Amino acid sequence: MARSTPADEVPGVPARRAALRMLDAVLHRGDPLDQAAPPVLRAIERGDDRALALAIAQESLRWMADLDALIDGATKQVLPEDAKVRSVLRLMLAQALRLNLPGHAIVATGLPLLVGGPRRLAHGVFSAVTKSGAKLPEAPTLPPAVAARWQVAWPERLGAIAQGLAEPPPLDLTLRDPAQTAHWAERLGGQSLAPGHVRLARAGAIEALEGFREGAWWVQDLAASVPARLLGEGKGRRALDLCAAPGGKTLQLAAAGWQVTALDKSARRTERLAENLKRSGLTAQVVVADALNWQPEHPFDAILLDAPCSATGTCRRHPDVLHRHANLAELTALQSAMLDRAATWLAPGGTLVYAVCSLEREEGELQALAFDKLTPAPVTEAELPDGLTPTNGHFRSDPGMLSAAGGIDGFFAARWVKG
Ligand SMILES: C[S@@+](CC[C@H](N)C(=O)[O-])C[C@H]1O[C@@H](n2cnc3c(N)ncnc32)[C@H](O)[C@@H]1O
Repeated sequence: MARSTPADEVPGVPARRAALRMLDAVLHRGDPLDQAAPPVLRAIERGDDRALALAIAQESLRWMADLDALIDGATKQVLPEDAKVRSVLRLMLAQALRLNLPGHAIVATGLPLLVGGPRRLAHGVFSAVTKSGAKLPEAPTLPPAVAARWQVAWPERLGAIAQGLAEPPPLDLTLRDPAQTAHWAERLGGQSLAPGHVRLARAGAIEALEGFREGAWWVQDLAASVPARLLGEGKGRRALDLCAAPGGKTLQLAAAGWQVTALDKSARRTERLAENLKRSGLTAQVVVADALNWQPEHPFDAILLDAPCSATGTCRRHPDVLHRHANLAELTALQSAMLDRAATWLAPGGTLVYAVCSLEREEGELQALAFDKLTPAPVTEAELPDGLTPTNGHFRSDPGMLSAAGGIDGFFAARWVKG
């Protein structure tokens, strides 16, 4: 339902108000931006205004520590962390310093968000920062809690990871038919970094791209396409995609000839999985169930466990993950319980791949180290996209890798076989 806006409202204010609501939902309610955005954006009529609102929220979250430093440098008294004026200033400065929008438009659309509030203060701080010629650093400063964790986990990669976060990522597509890679790379004007992969520099409306309607491809970061690649061709054998929705990996497995059972606990997310299957013309048996109490009717030749995790590896496209507080102890307990159950569902000779889109070693490397129910089957360089190499027999990527080609999400995958 469209939210009514005052008839005399300055054009552009609804997009900024939406950005403010999204920021509030992420920072003060702990919601994922993916969840907060759709209801807020539905109220905005024009597609370009919706895209602008999202970009403002994302850039504010990506550069928040640096925007806050500029705000604090221009105020006599430190504004409370949860003050509305601080959030409005974050949005205004993100528009000036990241989206290069003109100052007068930013002021005209930003100050109405503070009706009855400290508008003069906001105007003064915004003018002081922009007139001083202040710039953002080359790479975003990570929020202190994240920086402290990754300094321990990735002491040598931290600078590259932060640099990899500086820009929103390009758009990666996975093709239904990898034999058509050169064809689709040319048709869409993209670059391919692996068979069945095409990277586009700028997205625009995804639905308008050639091949979307007939399901010739689906959106999937290059890193996220690796775990299913590690299972190879299915040749009609049975695969279980455990934690499958919204289904990027289900589509890959079905396209690679696996007879797929796709299980997920979320009915809402499995609806999207079913839509994605329909669009691509691929098939899978879709099961809505909790992996912790479901029992299969038969063993599987392959299981892909794409476990729920902190999702910190997706921070380039989802900078909100940097500001939410994942309960790592709870998540790692869930992941290892799922791994243990999955191991019992494999047929002899079957393969298990465990994957997480996380930069937390507890969810990746340490989880694999602790798992001893199956025999490790090391990942080889030939199985990975060009420019990536296995680490201790596992696949590990981070946002600082493949930087010349546009980067890659942080991901971890390990593989075992049942002897
Ligand atoms: C990382 S996402 C999966 C992404 C998906 N594999 C893809 O490629 O599109 C993790 C999924 O785990 C599901 N999940 C979380 N807890 C679960 C449980 N106990 N049983 C089954 N699915 C669960 C969530 O609903 C979510 O869809």
